[in-house]
Amino acid sequence: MREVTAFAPATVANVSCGFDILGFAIDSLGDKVKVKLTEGSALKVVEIQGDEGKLPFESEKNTCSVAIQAMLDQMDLHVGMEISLYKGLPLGSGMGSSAASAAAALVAANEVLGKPFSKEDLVPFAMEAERIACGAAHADNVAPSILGGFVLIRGYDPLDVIKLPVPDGLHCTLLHPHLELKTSDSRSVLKQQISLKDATMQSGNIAGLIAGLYKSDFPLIGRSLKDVIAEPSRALLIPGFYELREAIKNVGALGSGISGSGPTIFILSSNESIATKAGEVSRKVFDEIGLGVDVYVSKVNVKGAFIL
Ligand SMILES: Nc1ncnc2c1ncn2[C@@H]1O[C@H](COP(=O)(O)OP(=O)(O)OP(=O)(O)O)[C@@H](O)[C@H]1O
Ligand SMILES: N[C@@H](CCO)C(=O)O
Repeated sequence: MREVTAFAPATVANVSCGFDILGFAIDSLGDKVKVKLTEGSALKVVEIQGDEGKLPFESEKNTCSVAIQAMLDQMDLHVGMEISLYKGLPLGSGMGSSAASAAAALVAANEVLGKPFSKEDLVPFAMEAERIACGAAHADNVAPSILGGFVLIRGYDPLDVIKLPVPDGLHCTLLHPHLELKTSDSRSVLKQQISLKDATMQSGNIAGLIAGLYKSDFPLIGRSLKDVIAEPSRALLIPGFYELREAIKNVGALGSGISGSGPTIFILSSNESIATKAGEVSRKVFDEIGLGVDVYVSKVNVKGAFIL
């Protein structure tokens, strides 16, 4: 029976002002999933590596099998598959860990079935996995993990996903503090209503960020990285968040924000040298507060998930 392995990258969701509607993919970090067609009609998660034994093997709980089942349901197809997951992302990190598993699983399963779907068509199936893992079927991790680059979710009903341009030179620094923050918990602290003033400000910044991407206008991108919806509540859960924001101003970074639901912080810069310096000054902030941190510097991954 055919066997295929796929890789899907880490992602930064929200991108500050784009709560639930913007995300981009990161180079090199991600999950791998192997899918093997078998006899029968059951989906079985047979192997999980890199999760310290924390993730479920139950097919109704693992985002790999939940996503593939959503695809098979759409096809009204009953086939057996063995699924092996190789986690390359920390759990509850803000780097789209659950999304990367679902994205890699779908790309591999789509391949073994003869590619009945386009990559864009796989996004809704991955959203069903996010519903299970995060309590919400948001697309701002799974869409960029599958498609690559910067992605706007213009609408959810019906789903309307738009790929955005990536300015040459744009780099991302990720700071993953050594603490876990589950997406479901991080969503639970969000206010459910915002003022007209905040809605106006958020709309302007989303439009400004997207315009900055199209114009390759780095100062415009930088001044648009402001979030009045999620950051005010979630930054309180991330030690060093505001100290880091001040520290990176001295190295010329464009701006910072919470990656997804956190605790990872992302910093955007116009070149690799600044992104690296931003990582260095950020590490000092965490050293001063006594919190371990992993630092990653990456270009934006424009390829998305792919077959290995
Ligand atoms: N393959 C998987 N199957 C089931 N649950 C998973 C899988 N991978 C991660 N999770 C769980 O999903 C939940 C949401 O986590 P996730 O790790 O995606 O948050 P995250 O990395 O902070 O991402 P983000 O905040 O960007 O969505 C966590 O409890 C995590 O352990
Ligand atoms: N938009 C989601 C992203 C989670 O990665 C949230 O902020 O909860």
